[in-house]
Amino acid sequence: MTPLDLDANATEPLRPEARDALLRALATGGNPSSVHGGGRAARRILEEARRAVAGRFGGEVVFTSGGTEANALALHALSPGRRVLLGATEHAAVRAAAPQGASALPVHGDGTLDLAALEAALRGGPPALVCAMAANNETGVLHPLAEVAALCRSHGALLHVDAVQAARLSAELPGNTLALSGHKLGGPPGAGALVLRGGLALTPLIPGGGQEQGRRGGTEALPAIAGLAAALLAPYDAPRLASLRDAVEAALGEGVVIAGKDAPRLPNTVLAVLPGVAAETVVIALDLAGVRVSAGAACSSGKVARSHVLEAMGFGEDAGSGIRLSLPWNAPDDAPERFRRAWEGVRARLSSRRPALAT
Ligand SMILES: Cc1ncc(COP(=O)(O)O)c(C=O)c1O
Repeated sequence: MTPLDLDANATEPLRPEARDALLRALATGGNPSSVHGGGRAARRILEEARRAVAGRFGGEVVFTSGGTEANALALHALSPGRRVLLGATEHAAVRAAAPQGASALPVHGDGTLDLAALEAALRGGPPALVCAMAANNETGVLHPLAEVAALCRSHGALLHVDAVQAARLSAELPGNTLALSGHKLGGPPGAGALVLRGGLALTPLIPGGGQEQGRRGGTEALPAIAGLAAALLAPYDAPRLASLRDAVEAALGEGVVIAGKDAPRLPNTVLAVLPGVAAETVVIALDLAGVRVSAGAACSSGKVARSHVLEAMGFGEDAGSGIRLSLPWNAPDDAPERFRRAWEGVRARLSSRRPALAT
């Protein structure tokens, strides 16, 4: 039996619409910068993809190699001369790109940004750049972005939104800039985008041959970009995923804490904290039982990593005990039942070591 994929937040399976668009762009070939007919055909595909992304979010679109580069470009271009304030649960792509001296803003126990702390930080001082992710990749928790944006506006701050995990939600996403990633939408890896609103000037992170109106050097990865746009436009059945997600949560049973359960969340994501259990043990045991999930935090060299997201949410000792279950766009109807069967076996083995997990 094929393994059950519950790791969509790592990468979504390729959508057929994206595969078709990718193959069409590959077949067309050509470099969008060439002036001959082949180049013009490639440019048409590129500009069509740009219009698709701009049509969804407004503003101008700079294509990048992925979400990490889109976030790095935003920080590179917008942070000079500004204080950088970032949520404590931001992705490593944002944290690592932030300049030294950037301040981390606390989140509440449910993972949402502490607006009072944001307002206090914004008051006084030089103009700020605030980085707030739309949806957290570990918990799926959605920040109150409308309120964050209003506070930024009233204090003259710029807002950068890492929308990598939330770009398919219908809710309007505020922000002067938005970072997107193709493979998190069901497009191929290799393309992302930075959306710029309000005519912001942008110094390139990667200088080069003037591509992307001088904002990002390097020949555009046309097949991946065409796939990104097609994946963004493909239908996403959030209510169906939310009901599968609820059933997966119910299958987890007693003794498991769902991080951010009462906050608004992505429809497909559960971060299950198993107090006293190392997440990697569970990830490996579930893999052997045919279910693919992730530890909330990545591990390195076999060491149990602690999740900075769970730490910021106050999980303390249990910050290394989160497993993330994230349903892909094409999750089968029997995903909760298949998960339940695998989980029962894993849980039985764990509970011999940790009785609180016994049902
Ligand atoms: C919230 C968030 N931001 C940024 C990234 C980086 O995106 P990419 O893999 O396209 O570089 C990820 C990937 O895990 C993510 O989840």
